Amino acid sequence: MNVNLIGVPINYGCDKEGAQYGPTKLRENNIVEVMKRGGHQIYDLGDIDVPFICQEDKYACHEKMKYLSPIAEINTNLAHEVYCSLSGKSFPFVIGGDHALGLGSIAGCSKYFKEIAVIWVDAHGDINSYETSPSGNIHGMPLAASMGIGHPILTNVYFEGTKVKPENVYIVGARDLDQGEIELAKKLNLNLYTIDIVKNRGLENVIIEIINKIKDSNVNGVHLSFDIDVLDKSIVPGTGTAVDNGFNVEEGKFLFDKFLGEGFITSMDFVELNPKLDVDDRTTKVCIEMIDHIFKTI
Ligand SMILES: NC(=[NH2+])NCCC[C@H](N)C(=O)O
Ligand SMILES: [Mn+2]
Ligand SMILES: [Mn+2]
Repeated sequence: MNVNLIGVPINYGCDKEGAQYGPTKLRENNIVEVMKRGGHQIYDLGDIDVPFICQEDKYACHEKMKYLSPIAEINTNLAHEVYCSLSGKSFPFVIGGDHALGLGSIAGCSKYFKEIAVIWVDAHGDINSYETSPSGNIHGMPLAASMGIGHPILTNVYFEGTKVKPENVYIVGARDLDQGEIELAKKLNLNLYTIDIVKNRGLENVIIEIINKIKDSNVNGVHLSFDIDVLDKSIVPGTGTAVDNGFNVEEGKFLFDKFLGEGFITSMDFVELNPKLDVDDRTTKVCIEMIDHIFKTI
């Protein structure tokens, strides 16, 4: 398979020092060589440009959203790179950076495919809008914006309108949802598989249900967005919003086995590594181990 590796060294979405070093850290740890072990042709397209913005200017564009304008700009460029990758028959593998980049990835996929599904594997829902966000951090909003909910500057990134229909969104592993997110999930009747549901019903059963639902829907592209904080806090100290009661490494790998083994995933994000918060590179090592597994499975 041809794979385009795309780095997005962004921390404006989480407003925490360190997440912007994710792509460099992964490259220093030979991500390209690791990806090649799966027998793929890897094209490292380098990093999307992230302009420097002063801390004092973070609310320049909107009083309730930090770095709105640069985040929209970066995501527009990312979206086009994802779209061009798909057009050139390459699998886009996007590394972060914080999860605000999900907006651009999804927009790029959405332009290429007639109809898409999104599998969002995360301790969080990332379905806030500026009205519900407790933090003003845009990495808590990309999935809502992709469904057409939120500020027009976000919902209209790359092209005007909704990128993915709510019925085609699957959230897996959530265990830290804000009040507004819980209400939105109910209102939209989202396919929300919280960690409690996963643990009650079993990871395999939940994954099989999602696969069947996707196969029964009329989508022709499936984007898998993986936020490493879905893993337990004890395994990933190097991420900005770690939450306990998460998956272990084996469960993470199992999830990739099932979804990637199905052969329907057409693009991926791998986000929220923060090397500055890491302890003895433990989180980087877990990331590399997961990425090794992904490309041996895909
Ligand atoms: N991609 C993430 N790690 N998102 C964390 C979001 C945390 C919180 N729900 C917020 O909106 O600020
Ligand atoms: Mn996230
Ligand atoms: Mn998260």
